[in-house]
Amino acid sequence: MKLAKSSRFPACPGPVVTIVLDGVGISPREDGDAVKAARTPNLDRYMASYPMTKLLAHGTAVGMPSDEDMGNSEVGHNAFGAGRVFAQGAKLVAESISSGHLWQGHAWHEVVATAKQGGTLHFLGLFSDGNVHSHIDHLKAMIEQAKQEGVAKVRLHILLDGRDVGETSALDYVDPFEAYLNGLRSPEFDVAIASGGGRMQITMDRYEADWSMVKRGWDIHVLGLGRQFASAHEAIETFRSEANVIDQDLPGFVIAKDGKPLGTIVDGDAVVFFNFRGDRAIEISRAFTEAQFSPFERGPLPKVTYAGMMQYDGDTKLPPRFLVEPPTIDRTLGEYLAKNGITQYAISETQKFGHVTYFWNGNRSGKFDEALETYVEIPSDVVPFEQRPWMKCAEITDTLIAAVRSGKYRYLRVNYANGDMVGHTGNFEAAVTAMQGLDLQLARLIPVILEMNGTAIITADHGNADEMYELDKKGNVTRNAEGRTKAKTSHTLNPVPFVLVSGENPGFKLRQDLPKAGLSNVAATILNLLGFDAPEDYDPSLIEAN
Ligand SMILES: O=C(O)[C@H](O)COP(=O)(O)O
Ligand SMILES: [Mn+2]
Ligand SMILES: [Mn+2]
Repeated sequence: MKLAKSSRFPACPGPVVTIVLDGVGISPREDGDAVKAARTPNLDRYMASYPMTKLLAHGTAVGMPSDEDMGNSEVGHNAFGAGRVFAQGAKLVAESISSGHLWQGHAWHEVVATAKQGGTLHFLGLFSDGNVHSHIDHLKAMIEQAKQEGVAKVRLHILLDGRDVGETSALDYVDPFEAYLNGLRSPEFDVAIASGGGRMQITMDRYEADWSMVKRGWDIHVLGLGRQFASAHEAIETFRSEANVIDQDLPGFVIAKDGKPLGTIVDGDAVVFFNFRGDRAIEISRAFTEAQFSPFERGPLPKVTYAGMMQYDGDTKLPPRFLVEPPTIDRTLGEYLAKNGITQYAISETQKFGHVTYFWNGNRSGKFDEALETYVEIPSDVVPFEQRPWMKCAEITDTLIAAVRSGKYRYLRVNYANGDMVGHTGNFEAAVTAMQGLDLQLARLIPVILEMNGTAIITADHGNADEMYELDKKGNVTRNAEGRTKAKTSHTLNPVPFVLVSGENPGFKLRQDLPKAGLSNVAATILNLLGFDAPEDYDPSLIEAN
């Protein structure tokens, strides 16, 4: 994995720093764009006075099945880190189902065999067609296959979305799904929703930001401990009438009949966690599979056959049993740099820490070289982010500035969570504040990078804060009965900025002949800035020598 010194690009004399503004895209429209509405004089100045282009950050450009699919942090950071586009989980699972490959694997056989020995087959995961963590069609295909293979009892534990899809769309999924289950049910096939709750309340925590979410999920799904309802529909309507929260924040619920939960998880059962994306799947998978486990009190661990849709962590091999092979993201930028003696530094706050480490390195939680790599996590607040839209951007910047000044690192990367995490709340004013807080940090950080003779790349992994209003099919802003705009909480399909901030006469310019450039073109660019030629099969660099 030796990198060749470039004959065209001299190594940047100072550090090269990639700044990922998570969820900050470039929208073609004005209304609902918190990025444009925010007063960001610094970002505006960098965009206007340094070489800038736009990068594709969604759809096939990042390995998603189609160009209707928005980008997300996983595919975006995978593309940054790998310098190439790999078919991603969403696509691999869909292909594995349509080819029938999934049903031929060991994992599926073991799951079905367990259920046919008298256990219940449980499916747990994010219940929408967002295609970021999961897709409801994958769930349906598995239920139908289980029925066909003679499984007698299936229970569903549904995590309501409202984050990758419309903020109050839960019933648009639940109601037709109940009708679908009615069509499948027979004397030989007993299938029902057993539990659920909003994805930001239960089960889907990430990067150990808040284990109490996973504990709440465990109690609901496994132990059947929680407020009881006759149906998911009733639970959703009741919670909505009691509190003004969007789907992702709905509390957990247990479906029960005569006071008895319909589907607790017990010895001899099989459990499939049907999300393909790993960040929010790791903690619950650990809870189901680790014999020694300290994050919360599980009670006696039920002996179940547990399978993930994919293997979520290539380093820890979690979970050991999985239905679809994850993409083999190899020879990443981080690995090349480590093998060529280049020092690296990665920093973010908890909510995005794994994005610049685990996702960046091709879904591996470890380092390539302990001695050459420093990873820093600034603990995130555990509050609704519309209440603290500045999040930890100032603290991250304090620490990063010290790292840049130390001169110890040749290559640094940072993710600022604000545009994305606040964008997901659907709160327009908070997203504007988030962007303004971020802008202040750029004004602190960039001058230090330039002072150290370094180069900064300002970019993003996908859009989010750039579209805060839900649009109808014709592209018009949707309004509720009182005439208020409806919030859009999900990512966007918009491109993202790529700004190259360096000192005078850097010796290179942006190429003009890459109209379809995307996030995967950034890695080769970074290697060139560090004075190396990129590996042959990396997507082309965005710069050329003067
Ligand atoms: O997990 C989430 O918060 C959303 O589904 C996607 O957001 P991210 O891809 O930016 O993490
Ligand atoms: Mn992101
Ligand atoms: Mn996001």
